[in-house]
Amino acid sequence: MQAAAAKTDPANTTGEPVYQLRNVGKTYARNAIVALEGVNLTLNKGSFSAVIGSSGCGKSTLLKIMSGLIPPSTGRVVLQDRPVTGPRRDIGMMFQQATLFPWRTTLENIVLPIEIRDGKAAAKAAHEQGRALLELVGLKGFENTYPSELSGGMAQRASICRMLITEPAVLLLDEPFSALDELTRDFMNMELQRICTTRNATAFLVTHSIQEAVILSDVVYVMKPRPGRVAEVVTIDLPRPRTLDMMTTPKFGELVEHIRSSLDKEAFK
Ligand SMILES: Nc1ncnc2c1ncn2[C@@H]1O[C@H](COP(=O)(O)OP(=O)(O)OP(=O)(O)O)[C@@H](O)[C@H]1O
Repeated sequence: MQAAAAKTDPANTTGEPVYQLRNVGKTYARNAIVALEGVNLTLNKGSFSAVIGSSGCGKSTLLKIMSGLIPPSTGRVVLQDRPVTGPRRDIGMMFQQATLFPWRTTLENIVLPIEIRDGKAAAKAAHEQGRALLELVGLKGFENTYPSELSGGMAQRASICRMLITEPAVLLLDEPFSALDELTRDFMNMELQRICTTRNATAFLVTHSIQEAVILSDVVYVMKPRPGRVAEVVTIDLPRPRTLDMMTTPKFGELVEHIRSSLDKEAFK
């Protein structure tokens, strides 16, 4: 079996380290819950990683710490050689819902992070870049469309553009396609892979789907609760580019089963 299980933090591709978490822990003072304990991980340039685990194992807490929204209680988070101490321009985030402003066109939504950061003139100057991104995600011709006229998948494509417009060093993805139907979700995952490959993006995905984690990732972090921790690191050595028909191969099945049984062990404890 190719799933390499390790308690330690592996190098997940040959790229150089971009993002490092060392011994990160989080205890919520209000209820003394140890949401995270001793998390170590390294994201290398151009790698795709996913974290999977049961409800309450600390995935959201981990993502909030990585994005600088909340501080860790212990440990260090370093992105591009600088400690993460708050929200940062070089961190891109994407959520389950597209959260586009209904009164702004698609293009105006995409350049919004630039407008907030650098003002209206800078946002206008970024229109060309926004158009190029829309083309990258297959939304050419939808620049002046309003969000209400976009399908769920199209709206998420637009939010990918909004995330990419500031050229972040790392993409933090919080179940970005879980609100979409299964067919669209599969398709969007392949699109996400294409976009990440084109831009050599470093991505970190939170998901509840083992299949999604395996088909997209170089490394899957399996988390377990009480206290929330990384219990296993599974290297996914399926060839790239990944295709949806790989999901029917024995190797894919083995990797999914391996992760499922690792999660089940905890569930039935
Ligand atoms: N703001 C908070 N204050 C106190 N406890 C919290 C807070 N946020 C999360 N927790 C607790 O920390 C633990 C981890 O929660 P977290 O939301 O990170 O888990 P999760 O893996 O993202 O769950 P889910 O998959 O259900 O979203 C849980 O026990 C939760 O009750």
